[in-house]
Amino acid sequence: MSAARSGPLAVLIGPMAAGKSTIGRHLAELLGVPFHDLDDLVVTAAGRSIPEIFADGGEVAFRRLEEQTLREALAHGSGVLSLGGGAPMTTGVQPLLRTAPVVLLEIDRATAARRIGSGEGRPMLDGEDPLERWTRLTAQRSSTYRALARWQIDASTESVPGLARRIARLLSSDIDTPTSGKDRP
Ligand SMILES: Nc1ncnc2c1ncn2[C@@H]1O[C@H](COP(=O)(O)OP(=O)(O)OP(=O)(O)O)[C@@H](O)[C@H]1O
Ligand SMILES: O=C(O)C1=C[C@@H](O)[C@@H](O)[C@H](O)C1
Ligand SMILES: [Mg+2]
Repeated sequence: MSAARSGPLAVLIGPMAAGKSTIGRHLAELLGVPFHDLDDLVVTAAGRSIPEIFADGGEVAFRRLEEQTLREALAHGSGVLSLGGGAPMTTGVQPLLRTAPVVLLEIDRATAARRIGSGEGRPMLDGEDPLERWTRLTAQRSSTYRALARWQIDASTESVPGLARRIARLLSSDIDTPTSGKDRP
């Protein structure tokens, strides 16, 4: 693989429960590179769980910490980095992602329904109808996700190993031919 690009080889984004963490870990294993999950990095930095961070300082405190942690991970990290669902929506984050190898994982509502359950552990889904909240948030975020993504993948039906292999192929074609891939908006 080329050593020309610094920072992560792949940055996975997408709605909650799309498989960013699971597929990201698998992809990193496949490529033999480190894996980092932004939510885990934030929890380690804060010394508190995500629900605790939200309970103490609200979404504003979480987003501030998330942006700061992401800046460090993009500047000093390597391998595969999976983001939380809301990270790309922070204004200060978007310019950082424009030059990164961003892979968007998308799922449909039926797949989300099977995966999110009661929404426990996901403060953005707190309330009476977590699936309705997931649907609304995903609709609000989709155009930003797509504008930032170099590749867009339907992650609803294929297996985790199959998706990891597909992403690995996309990355290697991009590394071999750096000018290929989706044009940026
Ligand atoms: N392709 C897949 N096939 C079957 N199950 C999957 C697939 N991808 C993910 N899952 C399952 O869906 C659930 C959510 O996956 P995961 O936690 O990786 O999503 P995420 O995008 O990281 O979510 P979050 O935004 O909450 O961090 C997990 O239980 C995972 O095992
Ligand atoms: O979609 C979101 O806004 C979030 C997704 C999770 O991964 C966590 O980053 C947090 O619960 C917020
Ligand atoms: Mg995750």
